[in-house]
Amino acid sequence: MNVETQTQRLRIVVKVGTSSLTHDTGRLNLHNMDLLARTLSDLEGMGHEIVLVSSGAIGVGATKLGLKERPKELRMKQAAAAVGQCAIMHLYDKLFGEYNRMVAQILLTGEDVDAPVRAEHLHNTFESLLELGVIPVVNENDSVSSAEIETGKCKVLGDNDTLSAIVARLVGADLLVLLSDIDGLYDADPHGNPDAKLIHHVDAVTPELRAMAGGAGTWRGTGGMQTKLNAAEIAMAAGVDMVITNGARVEDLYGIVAGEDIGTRFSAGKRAK
Ligand SMILES: Nc1ncnc2c1ncn2[C@@H]1O[C@H](COP(=O)(O)OP(=O)(O)O)[C@@H](O)[C@H]1O
Ligand SMILES: N[C@@H](CCC(=O)OP(=O)(O)O)C(=O)O
Repeated sequence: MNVETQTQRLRIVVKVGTSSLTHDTGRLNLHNMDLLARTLSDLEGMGHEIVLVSSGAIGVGATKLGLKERPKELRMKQAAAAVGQCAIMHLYDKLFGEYNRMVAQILLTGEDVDAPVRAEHLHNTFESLLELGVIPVVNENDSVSSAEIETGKCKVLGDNDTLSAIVARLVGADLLVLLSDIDGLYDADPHGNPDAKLIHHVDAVTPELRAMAGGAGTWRGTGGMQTKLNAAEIAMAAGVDMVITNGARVEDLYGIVAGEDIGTRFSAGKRAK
């Protein structure tokens, strides 16, 4: 039996944050995006099924519009997201196309995953796309759903760490990988604590672990480690392993998929899927 036939084929959700998709200037990090498209296309070629959850709409839109900073006003955020989402998908379509892969855009609101009928349609759409060999690219429908955040009318997503875990649960993924601007979860935020140590394995999200997790590291990030722990809880409860790793080393995805000790792995253990 050759290596190819021995390899377990996994359904993998990969989430990439704004800080991995852009430079500090706010402009798209073309090198990283190309590497991401190439690596995910290759993993798909190895027989894995891939769903990409991509942030970046607001940040990229704000830069494209020439705004001096990330907008604070809701309507400007929503306008920026509408511009940025379009730019990001255009580039993904182009980059994945170079590697002979097709992408599809799925934009979600809280209502879409909460309402059973909508969730079922969504599930069927994901299944069909994966069956067709298409790589779905998911983001929150920021131009619509930020309104929910203000009115509080329905369950809010608000950050893509949580969204990616909900998507992983919805598609019955085997693995969720969060590509961040840092190597994983440390016992304190390394930006203020140079002696902080990387935690390699987590079996349960405890209050002690929560106390170690701080907020976002840069103006481009949302949520920091707090939202990643929320995601871990959702993923683990659904029987999905989750890994946090550095988006600057996209090729580490090969090792993570092979079960190597990279980043921080949250093991779902025996919890049934
Ligand atoms: N305990 C911790 N371990 C690692 N990073 C932490 C911790 N607490 C807070 N952080 C911050 O979380 C940031 C990563 O999250 P975030 O800013 O949302 O970026 P991204 O969207 O790229 O994941 C890190 O840059 C770091 O400053
Ligand atoms: N949906 C938003 C991103 C929300 C978010 O969680 O951002 P990030 O911390 O960069 O993953 C956007 O596309 O700008």
